[in-house]
Amino acid sequence: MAGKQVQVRFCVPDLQKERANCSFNKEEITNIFDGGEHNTETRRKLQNIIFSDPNLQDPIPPDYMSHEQRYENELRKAVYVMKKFMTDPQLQDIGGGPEAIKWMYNSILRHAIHKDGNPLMLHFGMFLGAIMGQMSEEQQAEWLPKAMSGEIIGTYTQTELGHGTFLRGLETTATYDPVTDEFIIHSPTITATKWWPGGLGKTSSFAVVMAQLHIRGQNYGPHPFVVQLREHVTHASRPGITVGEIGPRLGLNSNDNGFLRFDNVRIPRTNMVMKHSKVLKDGTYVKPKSAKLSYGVMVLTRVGICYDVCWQLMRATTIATRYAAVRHQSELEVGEAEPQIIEYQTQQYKVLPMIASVYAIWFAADTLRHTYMEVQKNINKGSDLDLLPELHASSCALKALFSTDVTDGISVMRLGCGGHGYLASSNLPRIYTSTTPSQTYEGENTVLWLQVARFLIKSFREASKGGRLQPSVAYFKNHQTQTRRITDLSNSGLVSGYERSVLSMLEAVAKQLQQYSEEGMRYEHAWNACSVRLVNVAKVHARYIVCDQFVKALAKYEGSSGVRQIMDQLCRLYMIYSVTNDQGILLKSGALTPDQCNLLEEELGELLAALRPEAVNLVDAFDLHDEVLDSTLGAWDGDVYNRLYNEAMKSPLNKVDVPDAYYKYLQPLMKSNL
Ligand SMILES: CCCCCCCCCCCCCCCCCCCCCC(=O)SCCNC(=O)CCNC(=O)[C@H](O)C(C)(C)COP(=O)(O)OP(=O)(O)OC[C@H]1O[C@@H](n2cnc3c(N)ncnc32)[C@H](O)[C@@H]1OP(=O)(O)O
Ligand SMILES: Cc1cc2nc3c(=O)[nH]c(=O)nc-3n(C[C@H](O)[C@H](O)[C@H](O)COP(=O)(O)OP(=O)(O)OC[C@H]3O[C@@H](n4cnc5c(N)ncnc54)[C@H](O)[C@@H]3O)c2cc1C
Repeated sequence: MAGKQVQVRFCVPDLQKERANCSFNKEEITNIFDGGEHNTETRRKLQNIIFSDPNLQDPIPPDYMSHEQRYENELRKAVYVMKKFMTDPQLQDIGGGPEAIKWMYNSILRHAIHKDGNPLMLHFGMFLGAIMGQMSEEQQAEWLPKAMSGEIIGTYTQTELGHGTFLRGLETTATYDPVTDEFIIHSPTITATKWWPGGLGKTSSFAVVMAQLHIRGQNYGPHPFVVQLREHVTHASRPGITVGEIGPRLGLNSNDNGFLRFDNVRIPRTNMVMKHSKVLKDGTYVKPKSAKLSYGVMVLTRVGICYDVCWQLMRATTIATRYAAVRHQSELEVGEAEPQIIEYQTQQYKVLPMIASVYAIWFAADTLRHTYMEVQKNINKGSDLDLLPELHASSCALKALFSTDVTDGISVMRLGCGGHGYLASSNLPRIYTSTTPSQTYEGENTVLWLQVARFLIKSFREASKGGRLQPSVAYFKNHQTQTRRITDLSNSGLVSGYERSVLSMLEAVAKQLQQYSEEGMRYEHAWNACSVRLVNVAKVHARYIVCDQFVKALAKYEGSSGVRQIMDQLCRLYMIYSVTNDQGILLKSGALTPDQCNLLEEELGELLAALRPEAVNLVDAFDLHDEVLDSTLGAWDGDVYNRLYNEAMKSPLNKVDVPDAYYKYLQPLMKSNL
């Protein structure tokens, strides 16, 4: 036959049936999540290169490796990728070398190469982030080429044994010595020991170190400094530096998270990271436009985490949905063949809202990314920083919401796969353990919710005075004249229900704060006494943002009618799933009535049935390569049972019929009881 060759791929009959009738163009959805057709092409090209390279395969499944072997294996692959990408002529058309590496580590492919963390993750994420976002142009010219080429490897060291959340409480000091034009970096106490940074233990030769800046006895607060930790070539830790790894963790065990102590280590003054604040040779301190600009790397990483957890949810939903179409269990009707488990409404309720969540997260993350870029542009132009509070509050809200939703969602996907979901070979355990720390790192979630609440209360008071409001709280305007009850249950009606609930909750908590103050309680204590309520209102506001963004993204969508229709259904599902989960809140605020909640629950059941036939097509449209899924239950062909069996054969315990441990322990026991 002349013309284009169509590759026929094997898949089990259940999946063939699911894929036979698809009502929408899958490629169009793939392009949405890649950020356009061109990016889809680039990603596929990159994955063809990396997945066909035997050097990027693991010699044995990492679960059977020791702690040291895992670290060595991931470091080997990370360095191989750097070298390969620097020289491979196939990569020149995507910018070649460093650009291609950055591209890959800023995509879902990062999870395919590294199974349990990457010792260079902090180098590519926060170390480069600090250089590009926090250094002056001259400093960037010095440091960026070295970091990009791998001449130096760095990390971001902020957290200490004694303090992670409370940055103002950090104890590491950077004291300026005008005589030598140097800073002296010192860890005065055991609790000042830097603790946790990824890649710090054995990998990094440099670090951005957050330390309290002292000049002539005055403390100017935490600032970033670049410090060399290890010698060039020998990699031995430098004089005055004590550095090592902190030991096994719940997940990400190949990241060599480390500890670090300084004993009066001297660095040149110009190693202070000086885009925003500066120290001049005579010891003059030049203030930044906002004291919080030195927290910028954290804000960038919070935006990145929103995307990162979304990729993890794509992986987990793809695995659980395909498995649900292949797995048959129990009976719907007595005597009939066992149905695919996806026929059970409760199973649909596990997977379909999580597929819808992928879209919801994606659209909200995209808006957040644009806000980030806008603020960054303004900072670089030297214009005003009006949008900084908005960016801070939204990045805290979405990082906290998505890391929680996705961690919980992955857990539901595992439960949805029954016993097999508990197996390492399903990959669900590792997807879970590498996602759950996102609830803690880059700002512990409760702490971030309280930052959001602070912004909400401030904005609420501003609204009461008729003051200016930031975009995400523009709906606070006119709140005093609004009735609480919504009358229409359309998507925009439900968004409005969330708005009214936030306002009602804020009104109540603001009143309680006021009452405590009037009773003579200091504001900080009143705040603490209301903090459970404050966290709750912050969560509802975050859900409002995501619902609102989903509806707005669809209103702007200009693609085909098939994709439009399926996305409308997914959006509706997300809205009703969220509202019915939050119905206690919406009922209490008076936004909804019990009858309206019943109507929504009925519609939820109808939507699950309507979307059920497209479930597999929807996850296929994420276009995740089998290497990205790395799962016996989620592979494209659905050949679940053969894969499970073959993976079990790889257990080292199966190398021999009777293991040595039997002769050492069991045989003597069994013999003595014969
Ligand atoms: C476009 C790009 C996107 C790309 C997209 C492409 C996709 C790319 C995907 C690539 C993969 C992704 C990577 C995944 C892997 C990640 C690995 C990560 C490893 C983990 C690393 C770490 O884990 S690293 C350590 C993190 N450690 C924290 O996270 C400490 C939390 N702790 C605090 O962050 C502060 O301690 C805390 C609480 C604020 C109080 O700070 P504080 O006490 O100084 O401040 P106060 O509370 O007194 O607040 C005073 C006023 O400052 C305001 N404000 C406070 N912060 C502000 C701020 N940042 N910006 C503006 N304003 C701010 C506030 O709103 C108040 O404003 P106002 O007065 O007007 O109300
Ligand atoms: C896998 C992983 C990787 C990490 N990588 C890095 C890294 O590369 N670089 C780095 O610098 N750090 C890193 N960290 C550290 C991380 O950023 C901190 O653990 C995090 O910011 C939380 O701080 P903490 O551990 O001090 O927790 P704490 O602040 O001690 O939190 C403990 C409890 O106290 C509560 N709490 C604390 N303050 C308040 C408050 N004001 N109001 C109400 N409740 C409060 C919290 O909600 C929480 O329940 C990493 C951590 C992990 C787990």
